[in-house]
Amino acid sequence: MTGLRVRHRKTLALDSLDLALGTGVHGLLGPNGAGKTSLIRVLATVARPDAGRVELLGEDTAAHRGLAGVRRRLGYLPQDFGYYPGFTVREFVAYVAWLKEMPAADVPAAVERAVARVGLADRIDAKVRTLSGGMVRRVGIAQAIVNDPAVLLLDEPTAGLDPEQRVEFRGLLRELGATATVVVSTHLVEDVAAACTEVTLLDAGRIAYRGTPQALSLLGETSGGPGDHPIERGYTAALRAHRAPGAREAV
Ligand SMILES: Nc1ncnc2c1ncn2[C@@H]1O[C@H](COP(=O)(O)OP(=O)(O)OP(=O)(O)O)[C@@H](O)[C@H]1O
Repeated sequence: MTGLRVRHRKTLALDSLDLALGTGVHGLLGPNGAGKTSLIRVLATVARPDAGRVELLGEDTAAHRGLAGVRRRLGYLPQDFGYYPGFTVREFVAYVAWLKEMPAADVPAAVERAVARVGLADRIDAKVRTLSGGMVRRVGIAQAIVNDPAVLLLDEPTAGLDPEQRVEFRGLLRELGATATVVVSTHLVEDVAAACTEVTLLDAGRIAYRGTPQALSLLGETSGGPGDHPIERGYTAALRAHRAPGAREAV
């Protein structure tokens, strides 16, 4: 994407963003209001930018031709994902597969595989309303991956997951990132350190830092910013450097 700008009334949520994302797991970090959700919504083609150009899977998202094909190859877990509480897990994930126009014959096996990958095989015929918050989040991840997406967008996927599930989920992310472009927004630095190949740190709609989790940890070690984890120290150090008077965008 180039020159991407998103405005919500008077707030500039994304300010002339240039970013290229390839295969791998991209961690999107940043303080509340930095623009992470705004960016993910544009990539998911549910929001249109006010300016700039976004190319997804070789298609310009401003051109309607080709957009349906792009959406079939996307997976998206919104921050607040809407679901039908009366559906079973199987019915809900199958419904999303149908929305993505997957071939009907492929749906049953794809649903079972996606549900198993998020560790809910034993609850596949339970109604979504009977599940815990963390389990519902996992249903959200299952619906996002049911079509084996080429671009997977996950807005705070680990919120509400217990530690064991988070560890499992990071393994799944690494697996998915081997062949797909995965974008994960999170406030949990452990997820970034363990699962991401690259980190993009946003601050007030601009890129404050881009690099590997290892490089961000190293920055934390050398700059001595506050934090309990090397990458947390890197996060605060990068934000401070970006906010320092006269600092230029370090991309
Ligand atoms: N619908 C809206 N109406 C008005 N302002 C909005 C709207 N959505 C987002 N904003 C503003 O745009 C900016 C970016 O918000 P966004 O939700 O993208 O940030 P975020 O990095 O995802 O934050 P968080 O970590 O809290 O989820 C914020 O200043 C927010 O207040």
